[in-house]
Amino acid sequence: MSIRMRGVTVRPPRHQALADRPLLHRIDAAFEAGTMTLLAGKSGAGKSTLLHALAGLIPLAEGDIRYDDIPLWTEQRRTHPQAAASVGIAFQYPERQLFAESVRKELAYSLRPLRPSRQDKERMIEEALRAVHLPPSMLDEPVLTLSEGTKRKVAFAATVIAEPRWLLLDEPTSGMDSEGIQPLLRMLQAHCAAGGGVIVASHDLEAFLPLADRVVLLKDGAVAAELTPQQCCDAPELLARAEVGWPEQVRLTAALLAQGFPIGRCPLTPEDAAAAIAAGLRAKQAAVPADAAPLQAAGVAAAAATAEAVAAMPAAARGAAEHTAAAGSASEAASSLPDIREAASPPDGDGHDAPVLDSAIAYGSRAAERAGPTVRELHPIAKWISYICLSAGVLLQQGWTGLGAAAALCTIIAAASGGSRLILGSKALRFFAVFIVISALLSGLRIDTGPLQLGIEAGPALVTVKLLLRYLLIMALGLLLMASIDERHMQTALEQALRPLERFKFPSRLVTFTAMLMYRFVTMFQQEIERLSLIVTARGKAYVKPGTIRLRDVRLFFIPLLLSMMKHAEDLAFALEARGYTTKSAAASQAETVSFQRRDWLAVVAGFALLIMLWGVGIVDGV
Ligand SMILES: Nc1ncnc2c1ncn2[C@@H]1O[C@H](COP(=O)(O)OP(=O)(O)OP(=O)(O)O)[C@@H](O)[C@H]1O
Repeated sequence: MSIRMRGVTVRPPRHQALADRPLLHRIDAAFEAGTMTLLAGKSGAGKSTLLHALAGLIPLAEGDIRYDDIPLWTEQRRTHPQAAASVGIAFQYPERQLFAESVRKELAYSLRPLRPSRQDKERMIEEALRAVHLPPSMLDEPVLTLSEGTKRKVAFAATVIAEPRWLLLDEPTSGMDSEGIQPLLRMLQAHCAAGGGVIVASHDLEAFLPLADRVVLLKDGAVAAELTPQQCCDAPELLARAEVGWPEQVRLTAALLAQGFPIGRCPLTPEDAAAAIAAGLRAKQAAVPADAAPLQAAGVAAAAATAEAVAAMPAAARGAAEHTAAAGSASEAASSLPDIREAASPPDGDGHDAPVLDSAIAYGSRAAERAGPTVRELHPIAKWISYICLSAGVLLQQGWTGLGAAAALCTIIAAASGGSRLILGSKALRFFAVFIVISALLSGLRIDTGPLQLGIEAGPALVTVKLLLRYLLIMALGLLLMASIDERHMQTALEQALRPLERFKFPSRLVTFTAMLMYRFVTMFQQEIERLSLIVTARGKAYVKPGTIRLRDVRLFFIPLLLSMMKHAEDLAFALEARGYTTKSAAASQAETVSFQRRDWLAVVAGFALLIMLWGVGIVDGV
């Protein structure tokens, strides 16, 4: 079975982004059964997004994906069950795909789509656990408290247990010790040898270059190059162009060449490296005249000993030792080559394993960043005052002209702040729009008895529309306001605004702290629902719209959701305390005093001016 991607473009979910930049842009790629493909690229290049698109977890904006002849997406915009069943995906952060109370329940959930007998189920669970080198005693362990590396193994077992043809793995070696990596690599090789396919997104080029059949380099959501692993190593400038740091293999070769050592081709594996070094030494020895400096002979002997020692090590230890030895020699040589050192350093130092909690806390700030610099930089209180003025202006409208003007104003504000997509994608707004239509129909409904007749009277229906449309506009403005407020900024502003009340014994810090906690908690809850909906689609193989869960899954997810929210709450409390957000100490927020600046006053004045304008329009319209 092969996978074909044609012209695949993926955009961020509407409700998550004010900007419209595609996450994947016109990707054409093919993946053949029996092969392993490595997706490489710097952080944010689109590797995870590509895997999610292949697994049918994100709808495509354009293009198509086919598993053999089966399109992944049906005309009803659902994933094709057969295509979905041939894929198993292990997420970058294993905690995103685990939810159950115990390891046994976790693995059993992945078997649901197969509906095995009780006996088969137990057998498959035990086999999956054995395959990832975890003991059977682990089965009744609670998942939440497992170590990172063990969670990753459980997540991997939960992916392979349903025996999918295609394994899509996101950073599978991250957080794993070398003892865990080797069996994983062997399993992947065995999977390919049995006719399955593997697509790995990873920064761990050292581990995957020797195994991969092909490397796809991604840059800014597009394919930058498709190469063989050997081409990657022989032409590392291609890696540099895609902003991918040099793997140790390349650094070792560069360092040896810089020392004038005849290494030949860049070796992919420790065995290749040992053989190449040994061959180089032999060549060098043959070329050295009998009276050559003893120092050179000593260096050659030491290098030969290292090469032989590496070759003689058992496979698992060899990986780690070669890794360390290579890193050492490469860095020494690289220090004499500034350009190599620069290119070889990781292009992006921000950890790929940023904790989930941090991303939750940063969520509000990211939303705010997307709202454009000018709006974002305004003082939150200035934004609130302008919002209240505009809302009041909208509420004053009685006629169609005024409502039209208010709607035009809202449209201009949404476009200017880059929030049109946010508004169009908002489920709450869509729901309210439907509510308006239904309310209008009901209020206009006329039933004549006599010969029974149903009809709609335009007058009362339009009055209802007029009345409710104003609230729709206010809701839209509120959404823009929330998306444009930086969370930390909001806390500081709120605290400062409430501080004068402290002299009346008003607990301003406690109120601010509670408000911020609630704000974050709501965000986390939304993210938790999104996570569970991904699990249902990825592991339960039942397509659900992203960000929703089915009624029938509520029973299954209720307790895990509760537990995970409690864990999040605990982590959040720690994180807030660590960052100085406490009820007792106000030092952190005081340090960041936000003052009202000229642009804030201008925003307030603009808000009042628009209120007066809308008031005027309202009066004229009402005459
Ligand atoms: N739901 C989303 N809404 C908006 N932007 C998103 C969303 N998901 C991902 N992105 C953005 O898409 C880009 C690609 O992200 P992706 O996680 O696919 O990168 P990656 O190559 O896997 O990075 P890493 O190596 O750090 O895991 C990033 O800029 C990210 O911020």
